[in-house]
Amino acid sequence: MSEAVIRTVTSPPDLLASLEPLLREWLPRQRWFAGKGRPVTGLSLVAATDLLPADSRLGLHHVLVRAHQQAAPAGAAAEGPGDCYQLLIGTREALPPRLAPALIGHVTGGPAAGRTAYDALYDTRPAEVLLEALRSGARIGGLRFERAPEQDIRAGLVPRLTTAEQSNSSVVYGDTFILKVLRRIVPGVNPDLELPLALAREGCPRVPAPAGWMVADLDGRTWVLGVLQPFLQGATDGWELALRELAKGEDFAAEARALGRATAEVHSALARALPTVTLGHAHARQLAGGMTARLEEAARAVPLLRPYAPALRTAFTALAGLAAEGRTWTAQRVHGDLHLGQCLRAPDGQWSLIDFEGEPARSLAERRLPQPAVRDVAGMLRSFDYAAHSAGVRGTGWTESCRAAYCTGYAQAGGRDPRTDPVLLRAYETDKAVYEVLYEARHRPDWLEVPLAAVRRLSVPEPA
Ligand SMILES: Nc1ncnc2c1ncn2[C@@H]1O[C@H](COP(=O)(O)OP(=O)(O)O)[C@@H](O)[C@H]1O
Ligand SMILES: O=P(O)(O)O[C@H]1O[C@H](CO)[C@@H](O[C@H]2O[C@H](CO)[C@@H](O)[C@H](O)[C@H]2O)[C@H](O)[C@H]1O
Repeated sequence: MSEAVIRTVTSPPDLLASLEPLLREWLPRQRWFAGKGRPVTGLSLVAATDLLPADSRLGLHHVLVRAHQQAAPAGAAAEGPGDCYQLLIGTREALPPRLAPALIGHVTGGPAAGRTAYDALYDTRPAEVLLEALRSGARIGGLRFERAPEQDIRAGLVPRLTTAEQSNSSVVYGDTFILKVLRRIVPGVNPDLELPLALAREGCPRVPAPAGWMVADLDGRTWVLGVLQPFLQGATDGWELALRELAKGEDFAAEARALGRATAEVHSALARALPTVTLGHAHARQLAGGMTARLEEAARAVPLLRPYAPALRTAFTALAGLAAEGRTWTAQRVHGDLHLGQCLRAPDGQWSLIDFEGEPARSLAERRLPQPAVRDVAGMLRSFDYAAHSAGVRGTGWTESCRAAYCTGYAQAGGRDPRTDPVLLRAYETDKAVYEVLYEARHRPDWLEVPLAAVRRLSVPEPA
């Protein structure tokens, strides 16, 4: 597509006003809507850019919109007055049946009256517009599309929206690239782009190197909107693979060991690429204090957690206690939300890690803090427990064998064996299980029992 087709036109405000009632109803129903459970009281426009000329048969509007909601419960993500979402809205005379799942609604007023509004990421032409903009390094209004200089992005790759249950939306282009379009966006350096770029500079092959990215420059701040990466064709994610092996009664220890090695390699590369710090007494006390505060917030929100809170708290006081005795820890940049679903195994058996966004509910500043690498290890250990629970094989030794193999692999590839620091590991596993209780209560109440079972186990003090 030529520059003449990508034009910088600000969407007319009356078009957006006419879309508002439709979006208010549609937005909270989306899987990626972060503010579930709190009614949307209004939307305000942050930015809007037309990606196709206003007179074309297909209207294509890039819209950043802020959702105002009833007061957030304690502990919910809050960055500014309301979460900001990225939307790609198409309008057509009528929707073909293949686009039925993308329907936003029928526009009754404004310049698009009589047309149908829909989520344009489901559609071929709009997805092609995004890839072309990335290929050509386009600037469209406040939107900036960048291509990594060494990356060759072929024209004409056929797009398809992925169907995975995601926090964002991803489009695969010809099985060659995958574009993650971030939905809830925040201003500032986003680890989902920052860390893969740093790892690529470091030559770490365990993470797909960004081929391009899109950002918005607004009010003197940069908002990362999307990242294009090579698509790992034929890859299976660790969660799917673990469940498959569990169903066949197969052992997963060899894969767990390989995953441990991959995690250690990524950690070493991150420690080389970005600053590390030593956590002394004050820092460690702060860390334990943060974990305790999250526990208290979660216990306020999920009554089922309350009876276990005092026992769980001891994991954090033990950590603070070690710090008081003069123990120090190295902190570095980490993945931040590592679990089996974030690990992809290519057909040649190599594991890659993806999705460096961190826990979506935490602020960007918090997600970018250096932390003990054990945090990611704890995430993976929790994930083995989730897999065993889902397959109904808890207590059979499967989880324990994966745990041991993963820690061994981690140590074999140069990481410090997590088992040599049981107090820190327990604190992080507890913190993660608490996070999961809150996550499941909000997003998947049917899964709540999985982290609650871990909470019960973690409430029983380990033999000294
Ligand atoms: N480079 C890739 N190659 C192949 N599949 C990928 C790649 N990156 C992501 N995916 C697939 O897309 C899904 C969602 O990606 P992810 O980055 O985890 O998005 P989200 O933050 O929205 O959860 C993954 O679970 C995986 O199946
Ligand atoms: O994949 P996301 O980055 O959106 O992470 C969130 O959702 C995950 C679930 O999809 C959630 O992970 C939890 O469930 C997994 C099984 O579905 C399990 O493997 C993980 O260990 C468990 O934490 C993750 O916590 C959440 O942030």
